[in-house]
Amino acid sequence: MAEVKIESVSKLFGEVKAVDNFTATVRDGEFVSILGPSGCGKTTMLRMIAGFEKASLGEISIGDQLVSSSKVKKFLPPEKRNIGMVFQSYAVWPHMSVFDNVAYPLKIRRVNSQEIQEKTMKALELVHLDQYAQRFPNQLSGGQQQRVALARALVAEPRLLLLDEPLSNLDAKLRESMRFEIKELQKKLAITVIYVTHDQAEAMAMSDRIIVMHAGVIQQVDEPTVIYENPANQIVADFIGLVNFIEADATEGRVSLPELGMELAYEAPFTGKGVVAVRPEHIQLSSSGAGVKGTILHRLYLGDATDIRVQVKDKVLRVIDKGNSYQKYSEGDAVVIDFDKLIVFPNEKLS
Ligand SMILES: Nc1ncnc2c1ncn2[C@@H]1O[C@H](COP(=O)(O)OP(=O)(O)OP(=O)(O)O)[C@@H](O)[C@H]1O
Repeated sequence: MAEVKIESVSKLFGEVKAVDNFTATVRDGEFVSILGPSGCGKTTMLRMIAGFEKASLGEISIGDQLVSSSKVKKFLPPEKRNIGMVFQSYAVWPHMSVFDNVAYPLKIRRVNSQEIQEKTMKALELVHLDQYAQRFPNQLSGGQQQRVALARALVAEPRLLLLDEPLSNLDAKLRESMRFEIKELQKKLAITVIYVTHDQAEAMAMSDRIIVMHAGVIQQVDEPTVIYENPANQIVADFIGLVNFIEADATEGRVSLPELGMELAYEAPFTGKGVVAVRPEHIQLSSSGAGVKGTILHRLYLGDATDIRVQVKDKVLRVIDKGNSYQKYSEGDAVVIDFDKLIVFPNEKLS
């Protein structure tokens, strides 16, 4: 178990700044996800923690040990960092039995054979594969193969577990059940985990905290509920969950939305032009009453909710309604809209 301290870390690949001034601390025993779109630098950051990539600038410490520093020119190779890793591809060796796959990290450390036997079986029990020890990977399902990779990452009792999209090759159902398994395992072992994903549902479900990245730069570090309810900026609001963006003009105590012909009492943290973000589940529809009027364009039945597009002047808003909207409204019906909750951001450039 260990705390991971990352201070002002940057990584340049020629002209490309893959990671730009990344600073974060992952606490001992914490499960932290690095979340962001493809190419935002998540894997590069993880590979620098593991030691497969050297940081151009900055420092990384694991526990009390400085493992990488551009200042004092220190760089500890991966095998000296005592880290377990699981990647996207299962990376289990097809010519080795499940037992030998999991035992491998102990064998290269020249651990004695009795200890290898005990520790390997213990790791296989942890991932519920002890009865499969003598099978070969091609006799296992995708989920079981990924559990072999997990057991192999844990067998040497690492102080830190790094996971890079470990579930992305699995089908949706298996992915969900593996989320629980990984989380349970992490709690049981009280191990520090850094988990890289572009899947927000995965990050939300498993993490104590999420680091949201965009174009190499950290946008927000917070608990999942805070990231969803109070995104730090437009980029985070857009990436996490669904959102309607509406042009806004903030004055003291009021926000006007010219695109909708709407004005709201709202104390924005700035005055001037900005953008209002409203989640689809925070828009209420009613068939009558005072307020801004719209027309139902489309509605899709989702079983537990209805996904609706409402035309308001020239703008189309997305609404997710958990009530009986599908029966209540038809396409072309007039509705009145209201917002339960909104966030106002100052104008910023979205890249
Ligand atoms: N070895 C390399 N040489 C040059 N550029 C690289 C190298 N590795 C990564 N990059 C670039 O650095 C940026 C970040 O890549 P990285 O793989 O870290 O992103 P990511 O967020 O993990 O994306 P994905 O989810 O697609 O894996 C990208 O622009 C990528 O093209």
